[in-house]
Amino acid sequence: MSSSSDHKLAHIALLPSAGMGHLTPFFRLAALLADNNVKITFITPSPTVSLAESQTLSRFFDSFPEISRKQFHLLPIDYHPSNSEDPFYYHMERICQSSHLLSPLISSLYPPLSALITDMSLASPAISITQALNLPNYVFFTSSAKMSTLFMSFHATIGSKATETDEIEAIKIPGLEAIPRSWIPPPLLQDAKNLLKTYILENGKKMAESSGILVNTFEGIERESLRKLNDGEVIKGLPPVIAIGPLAPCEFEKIQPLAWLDEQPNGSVVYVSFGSRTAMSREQLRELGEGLARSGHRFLWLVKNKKVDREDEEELDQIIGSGLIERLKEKGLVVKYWLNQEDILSHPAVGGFLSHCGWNSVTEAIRNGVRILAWPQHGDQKINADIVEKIGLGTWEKSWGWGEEMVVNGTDIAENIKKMMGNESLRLQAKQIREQARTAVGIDGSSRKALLELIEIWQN
Ligand SMILES: O=c1ccn([C@@H]2O[C@H](COP(=O)(O)OP(=O)(O)O[C@H]3O[C@H](CO)[C@@H](O)[C@H](O)[C@H]3O)[C@@H](O)[C@H]2O)c(=O)[nH]1
Repeated sequence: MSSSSDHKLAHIALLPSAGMGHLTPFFRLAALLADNNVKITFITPSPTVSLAESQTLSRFFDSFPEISRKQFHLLPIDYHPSNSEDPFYYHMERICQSSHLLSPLISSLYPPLSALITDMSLASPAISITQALNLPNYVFFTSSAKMSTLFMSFHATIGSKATETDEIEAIKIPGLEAIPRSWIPPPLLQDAKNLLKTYILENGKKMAESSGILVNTFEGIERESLRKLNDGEVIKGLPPVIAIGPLAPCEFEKIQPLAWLDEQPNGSVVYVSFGSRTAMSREQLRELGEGLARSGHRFLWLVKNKKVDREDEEELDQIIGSGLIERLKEKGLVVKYWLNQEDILSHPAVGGFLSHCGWNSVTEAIRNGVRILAWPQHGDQKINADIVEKIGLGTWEKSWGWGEEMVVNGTDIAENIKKMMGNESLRLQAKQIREQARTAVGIDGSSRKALLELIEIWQN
């Protein structure tokens, strides 16, 4: 039932896509908007790929009864992925193929929407639908602003050169320094179309027709990229690119405190995690275990053996080997289940983060002032690692390549962990960047002001 006061509020629907890396920032944005008196409808494509998504969705709606849930039932898909294709990209494709169902769904919402906010991976179908409905459409880009420049320029740069990609050494994006070939996800350099390539080509191009692009970043770390995007130096005629981050985690994300961390000295623990959907080979996991054991540091290691959590069934000693597991127990804790990363990064015992540089992990490390040893695995992660290195938040050993490209040996990993944990200037810089992040989202901060201005536009 609606009350007359509903009509004074902006009513925004949010449409996330697949995977925790995309869903989590949508939760956080929804919570922030609801906290600022915006009426929210959260559209949930179902089913989800991972258990983590469905479990977190339940907890999210339990915690925010004022946020309406609208289920978006996905159709079976007319596409057969190759074995190498990522189940999360495949699911995004399924959402796209069901997108004609969105039009009646959106039209049925009451009060009528002020705007729709869509994940970048759904920009192309969603913007076509909202254009037909004459409804403003904002894209929420869940990675860095720098990555958005590659995403949106791709169709006009290497994406347009079907057969010559072998000759490309670097992508020159107007206004930005060249992006080396080795930083570009390999599927984007293949001649044949694949899901990642198609998704960037189509969505990146269409984003220019949106009403605005929201990015979970802030001026302090990406001032130049944001300025150039907004000055038309990257692409002419883009809608406003608005930095609204770093978004804060919600209370409901907390799971349980980890007693083990309480027993460790301040700043002594290296936290090791590669996000929600990166599986390492068994061989690489064992080398990583060796590296942690040899580093001499305490550590908390979240192991993932399969991309999709539902399939991750093997026991730790089968994966890592019981001998190594015993050695690792001397200094660290190894777990193979979902822990809330924010609980870990905010714990005073944590002094460094060995991370794949998924953008949520980077922004969470920033919010908590934790330095990073970057080990990008796929996708946007080398672009993000470059930001981490440039702002002085962390180090990046570029010779390690992409995940699965090679097996990095334990001795190398140990050396790099020691370097990162011994680097005092990174530690201090991480604390400074944390303060800049707090300022950006605090009263009169750039991200906060930008969000409030947007809400005012929606209300009018
Ligand atoms: O045990 C875990 C594992 C993950 N997380 C959380 O899950 C999210 C993971 O996101 P992210 O760090 O961005 O990594 P991915 O899951 O790999 O995210 C995907 O989506 C990101 C945003 O678009 C991209 O930057 C990444 O490259 C892409 O792989 C973060 O909020 C973490 O805090 C936990 O809380 N506990």
